[in-house]
Order: sequence, then C-alpha cells, then structure tokens
Amino acid sequence: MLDAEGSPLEALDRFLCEHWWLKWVALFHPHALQLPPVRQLIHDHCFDFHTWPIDGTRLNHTLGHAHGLAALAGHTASDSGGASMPLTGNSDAILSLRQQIRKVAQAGAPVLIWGESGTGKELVARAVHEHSPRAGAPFVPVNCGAMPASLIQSELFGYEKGAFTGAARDKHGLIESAAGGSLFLDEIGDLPLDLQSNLLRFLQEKTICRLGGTRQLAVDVRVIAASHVKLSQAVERGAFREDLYYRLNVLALEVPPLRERRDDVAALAEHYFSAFATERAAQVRGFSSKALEALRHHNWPGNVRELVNRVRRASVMAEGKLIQASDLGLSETPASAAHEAPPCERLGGARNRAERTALEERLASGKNMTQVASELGISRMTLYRLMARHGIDLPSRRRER
Ligand SMILES: Nc1ncnc2c1ncn2[C@@H]1O[C@H](COP(=O)(O)OP(=O)(O)OP(=O)(O)O)[C@@H](O)[C@H]1O
Repeated sequence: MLDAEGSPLEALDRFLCEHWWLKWVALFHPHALQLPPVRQLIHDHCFDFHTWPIDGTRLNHTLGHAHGLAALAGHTASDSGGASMPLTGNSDAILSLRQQIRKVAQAGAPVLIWGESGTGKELVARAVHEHSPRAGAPFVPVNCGAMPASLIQSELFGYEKGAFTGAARDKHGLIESAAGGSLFLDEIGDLPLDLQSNLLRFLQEKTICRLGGTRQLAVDVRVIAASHVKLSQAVERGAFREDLYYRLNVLALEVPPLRERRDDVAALAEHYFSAFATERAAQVRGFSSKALEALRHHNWPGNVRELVNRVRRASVMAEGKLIQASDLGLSETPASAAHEAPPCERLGGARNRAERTALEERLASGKNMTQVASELGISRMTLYRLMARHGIDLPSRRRER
C-alpha cells in the first residue's frame, strides 16, 4: 500500500518501475486524485487504488483479487517451465523497456519484439504475457527457426484424423493450446512464406482450420512475435510478407544489446552468481574487482546468454574465493584500455578536452613555463609531457629563459 502524501513522486515512480512485477494497490487522500501526476502514477503502475477513509470490504476484495491473479500468474509460469523472473537491470534502457512492457501488456494487439540474439526477447515476451489480463491462461512458446518447415503447419494449426498417413486422431495445434493466452512466435522471420499467409489469415479472422479439416474454429490468442533480423529488411528482400509485417508491428518493443547497457552487467552477473548457488564451488564468494572490470569492458556479442554461460562456468570452475577474469574466459582489462573502452569514452573525451583547454589558456597568457606549471599545479616535466600528448607546440616566446 502506498501513501503518496509528501513523497517525491519522481522517486516513487522510479521505485515502482524497479518493482514493476508486483501488483500495487494505492491508497490516497481524495484530494491527491486531483493532481495529474498522481493520476498518471496510478494509471502507470497500480492494479487498483483506494481513498481515505478505507472501505474494509472493498479493500479486502481488491487484495483478494490481486493475490489470486498473482498466484495464477506464478502457476502459469512454472507450469510452462519458464522463469517468471523479472528482467534484471536498472539501466535507463531496461527501466524504459519495463515501462513499455507494462503498457503493451494491457493492450490486446499483436506485439513484435526485436533484438539481437540472447538479449532477452523471450523473457520480455513472458513479461508481456504475465502482466496482461491473459496471465491466468497459457503462454505457449514456439521457435519457428528450430522446427522443420514440413512440421510447422500441423504443429501450429493441428490436424484432423486422416489428414495424412499416421494421423490416427484429431490433434490440437499450438495455437489452440494457447487459447485465452499468448502464443510466442520466436524467430518469426524463419516462417516459410505459405505459413505466413496462414498466420495472417488467423490474425485477421481469429479462426483456424486444422490440417485436413474444413471447419473454421474460433480461437482467442494474442500473438507475440520476435525476431533477431529486422523484419522491415526481410520485407524489402521479399522474404517476409509486407501485410503480415504491418499486422504484427502494431506494438513494437526493442531489446537493446548488452554492450549498450553496460550498467546492467554487474547486476546480471551477481544475479546469475546467486542463481547458480547450488552448483558452484563451495569456497567461491563473489567476483574480484578485476573480474567485474573485465565483465564491464567485454563487448558481449552473445549478449545476456553469453554472460549467463560465462558466469555459470566460472562459478563451477573457480579455484579461489573470488572469481577471476580468467575464470570467465576474459582477459584482464589493461588500465589504459579501461579509459579507452566505450563507457568511459565520453568521460575520457571530456577530460582530455578540459585538460587541453586549461593548458592552452595558461600558455596563452605569455607566462614562462615554470609559472604556467605552477599555476596548473603540476611539475614542468609533466607540463612538457602533457603538451606533447596534446600536440601543443612550444612557441619560442614560451620557452624557458
Ligand atoms: N534482463 C535479464 N535479466 C535476467 N536474465 C536475462 C535478461 N535478459 C536475458 N536473460 C537471460 O538470458 C538468456 C537469453 O535470453 P532469451 O532466451 O530471452 O534471449 P532471446 O533474445 O530470446 O534469444 P534468441 O534470439 O537467441 O532466442 C536467458 O537465460 C534469459 O533468462
């Protein structure tokens, strides 16, 4: 329960973004509801809200309802074998992604998730489902890239007895298994063109026809699709139907690569270090600072999946109390490289510019080198070294007399 009286709403908003997977019930004084930011906060984050004085019966009802839905979501996640774990990370990119997921979850339109391999697209799809009104119904993941093209049709749409040799009885397809819930079509770009037409028909008409069948069966399923290739480019190449692309691309979510949200790396590493607690070597207590630095500077071509694998391996193989960079299969970041690497680049660049400006301003004053060095608080040797590094000439008038 929240009482926003006197709370800085921005901090509250951030807190709620970070704890987005909980179902919040707000309690306000009636006059607070006049404030647009409070109304926005309720709209963005709350399952329900109440005003003083509390109506016990209504509150009991709300809490029971919220608890019931949360329990259902928990069961669905474990039934489908998936982790109901929230997205780890507090980078601006992840905060904004969580906010978008929460909004998208409430709508009924298809969702298209784009991101490099291993960035967490499936986790995002599960999160959309678990925060949607469909949370109590199944989440059915299908990897279109991993399934032989010849099987996809019958797997997705099912078949009727006698549809082909060996079809001894009617079989529900995966779309029907997801009834009331969400169907996650991973690597949708790999779906053969003829099946793209069938999927488009399903999205338009909300009915399916089993293989070998003639009846149109109504099925209520929300489609969440994901791709690691930009589908707009696949459309240009003629590999993906343009009409299907527009149907799917109503609500688009982009999951950024890990190298663009390095602030999340340490949190993810700690998270998975704890998650592998039962299988790790008993003496291992955590990461050395050099290991954390190496993690931060690695470029993560395999994104979060690569991080999970490296941390898992290191947790098992580490011999000391602390995981070293070598246990993670990474080389230690040399001190100089640490300053050149992308996250420090901007700071390094700003520092360089400030240094050069300070040098040029002092040198322009026409004072001799001893005076300039002393005003800058450095030795004459350091001054010469810095001038050489910045390529600043040594004009004769500045030369030491
Ligand atoms: N923000 C995150 N917090 C915790 N775990 C994450 C996060 N993002 C990804 N993971 C983990 O990284 C692994 C890869 O994630 P996922 O399978 O969702 O990626 P993907 O983008 O769907 O990959 P692909 O395109 O190869 O199917 C999983 O083990 C997932 O749990």
